[in-house]
Amino acid sequence: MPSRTNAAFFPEKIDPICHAKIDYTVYYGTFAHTPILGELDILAFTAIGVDQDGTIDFIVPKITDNSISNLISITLENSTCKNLIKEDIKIINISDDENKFFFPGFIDTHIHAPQFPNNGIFGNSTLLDWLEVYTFPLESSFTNLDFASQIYTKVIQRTLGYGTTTASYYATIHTDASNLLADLSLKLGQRSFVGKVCMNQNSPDHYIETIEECKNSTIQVIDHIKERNPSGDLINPVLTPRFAASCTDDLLKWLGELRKKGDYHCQTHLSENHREIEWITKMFPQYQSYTDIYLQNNLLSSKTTLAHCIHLSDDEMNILKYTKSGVSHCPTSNSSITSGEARIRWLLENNISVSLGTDCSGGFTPSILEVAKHALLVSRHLVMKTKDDNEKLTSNDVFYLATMGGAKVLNIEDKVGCFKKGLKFDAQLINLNAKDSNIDIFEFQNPMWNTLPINDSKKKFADLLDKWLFNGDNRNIEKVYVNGRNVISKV
Ligand SMILES: Nc1nc2[nH]cnc2c(=O)[nH]1
Ligand SMILES: [Zn+2]
Repeated sequence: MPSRTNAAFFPEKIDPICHAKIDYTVYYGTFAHTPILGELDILAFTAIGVDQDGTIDFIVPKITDNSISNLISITLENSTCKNLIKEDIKIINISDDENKFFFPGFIDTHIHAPQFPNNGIFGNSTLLDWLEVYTFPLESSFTNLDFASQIYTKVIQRTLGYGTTTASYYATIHTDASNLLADLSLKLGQRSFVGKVCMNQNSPDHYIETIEECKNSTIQVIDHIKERNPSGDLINPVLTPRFAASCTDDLLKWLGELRKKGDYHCQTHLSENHREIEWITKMFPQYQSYTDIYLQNNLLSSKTTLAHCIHLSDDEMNILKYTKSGVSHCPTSNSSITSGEARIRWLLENNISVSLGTDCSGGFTPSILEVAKHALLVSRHLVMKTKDDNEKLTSNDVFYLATMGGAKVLNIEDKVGCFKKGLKFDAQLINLNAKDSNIDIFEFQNPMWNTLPINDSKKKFADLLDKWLFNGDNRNIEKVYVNGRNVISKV
């Protein structure tokens, strides 16, 4: 198939779904979120007003009169929009169904978009042979833009359908295909960080760049993304040295200088696999540790995401702490390609920001809900070894990692992660009783919002959230919103 240039995909300026104005919308019903690690906050009988830019304009809880006229007068009283009139207000009331609620959109802080066709295909491999056998051959085919368009469209639609409203993507080394991933994300309305992968050593001959090629393609992709979305309200570039092994010292140094100059986001892999660590520390003997390679090259900051971080020493953990670098915990991948069990409680107790990553296709699932479940289970495997119960992650911990934790790691907690005035409305409408739902809820388990004391209902509802975590899936997602815009609608 002939490969086309990116311009051929969007000959005229694309009209991204995110840019048209939306209705001023008031959502009324139950909202659940975890703004603080380990703490579930349930907002019942609550109205959230979302303005025409998708920003949460007000939150009013405890409204028992849910008539349209009452919700409209509450909106007019609480809205900060000057010229709002009642005719412009759209009301979405989900309170009639006690199994429906809004939850913040999931944030996947580490996903390889081009590896998507390989989800589930990893055999008995471990990291270094997995890269050679499965990964590099697939990624190298992204010179073909028709192929790239097909895969990238699917990745975005699929992850949005699983409630991922923000994704931090690794693309490939190819400029055009990386630009295309950014364009498609903008077009389909997913908030994203798009990283053109940098690799100028230890890579196959047909899938490698020279340092000059890498510098040029990195700048071209940054420029493209900035040109497409100058405000950065939906897509942003992210510097992406694949991992230390793929980059020469010169390239890492150049990337670090660029990062500082442009205050860019950065993402890479760190301390994933014992053989990888041994190989890299031998390759870079002038550094104290794997983490020190990134530190000395100015790649670590509060806008840096480090995937895996499984086998860190105390000194390395302290480097993350003092540089405020964030961690993407990828338990599905770490189990599948047998990399190990990251010590998440230890990182959290040292004030390191932690989030979740699917790491497709090291991980086999595009669902952050499933990764959250795996994070909880892997923490219990750790306890079976260490006998330290404190390592256990609770469901509220993993809900936090899946939402607010992701926002913190990506440095966008002023935009998304929970329901708060001034943040963007990035949310999922969950229906625990959706058609074909895998969750069985019996009458006595309903929260009975209208009959029980509120705290009893909240307790029952918290149990239902656990059922969602362990038995739910994308069939329970009815709608997904990014920047207040409805990007997925199943009903
Ligand atoms: N999990 C994972 N680890 C890596 N280390 C270097 N490249 C990769 C990759 O594609 N996936
Ligand atoms: Zn990865």
